[in-house]
Amino acid sequence: MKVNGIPTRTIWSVDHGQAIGIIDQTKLPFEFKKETLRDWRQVREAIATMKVRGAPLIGIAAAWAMVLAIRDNAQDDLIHEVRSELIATRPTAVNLQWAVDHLVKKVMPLPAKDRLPVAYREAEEMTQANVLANRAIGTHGAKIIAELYAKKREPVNILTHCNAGWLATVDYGTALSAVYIAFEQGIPLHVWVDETRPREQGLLTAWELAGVGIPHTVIADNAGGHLMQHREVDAVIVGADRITAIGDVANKVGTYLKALAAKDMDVPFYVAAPSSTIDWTIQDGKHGIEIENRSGDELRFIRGLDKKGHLADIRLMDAQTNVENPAFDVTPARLVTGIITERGVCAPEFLTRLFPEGARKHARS
Ligand SMILES: CSC[C@@H](O)[C@@H](O)C(=O)COP(=O)(O)O
Repeated sequence: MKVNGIPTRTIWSVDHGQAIGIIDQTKLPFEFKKETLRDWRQVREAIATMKVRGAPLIGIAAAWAMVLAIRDNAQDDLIHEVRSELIATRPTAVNLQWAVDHLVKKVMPLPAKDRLPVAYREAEEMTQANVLANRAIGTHGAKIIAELYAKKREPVNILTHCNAGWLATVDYGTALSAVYIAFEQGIPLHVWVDETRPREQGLLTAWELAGVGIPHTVIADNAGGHLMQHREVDAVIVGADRITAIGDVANKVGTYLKALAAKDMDVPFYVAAPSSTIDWTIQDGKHGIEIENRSGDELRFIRGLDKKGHLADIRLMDAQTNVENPAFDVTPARLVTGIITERGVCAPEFLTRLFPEGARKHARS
């Protein structure tokens, strides 16, 4: 994708895999700053501190971290150690584990001296494949938006939570890919953007949508139910960090509440994600998916601009106040209308039909 002629890429290889380039998303939407990471530990840090974020993007970033680690030391024990350290950074998004394991599986059978070029090639391929998958997700999702428009003949109101746009992937995004492609096709639409406390990923969504001129409105996280009751939402489309074999969905905390309200009001609730987000080894999301608990400081402070226009963390409560900060929640499959993947859209119970190879993995697990 391009915005004002500039490619919307979130990650790129520098000097043929000697380093990787990223956008520091902790500074957005206020400052657009690129950064070059030259060592796998810097990439691990960028994932942990959410300079790069979004399930598909952290998977690809972790794959590039493996390339940098193998460049420095391609021995078995080092590869296993780096693998574990990377996976531990963000435990809910399965794309991270998927990407690292895919790469490790390809290089381990080779002698250490031959591992680097293969690791590099695999990371490149996964990066390109993510772009193609997201574009395909967008094409399938745009059909849903087109159908809503055909019924309504007025701008379609989509509600989204968190940021599942190009910033959360290599390009295009997942939920927002559908919005971008529908908009490209000339379908009139408007997006309700959940603010997404505590890290305000909704502001990234608003920034992305503003970049291409898509009408949107930021709302407090608690406003969605009210808007649905008053028929102001035609569909909810969100991304996912992990989907189980039966279609339970882990996504940014607050997603479950939106799904409950959507069910009550008969608003279709869609989840857009590439197949690398499906964890075929798990059925029950509520018990099987580890939910990342992040630092309480994410609640105690809020980031914004101070009166002088400098980026600052403003304290909202003192250090003694008890806080709990689960970063994700699980929406049960029964609340999900459809899952939009690169292969098409299906009801959660038909995921295994859309991905027979996943069904085989599920049977073996
Ligand atoms: C295409 S991104 C889908 C999800 O990863 C997204 O909705 C989300 O929950 C991101 O969480 P984050 O904590 O910002 O990495």
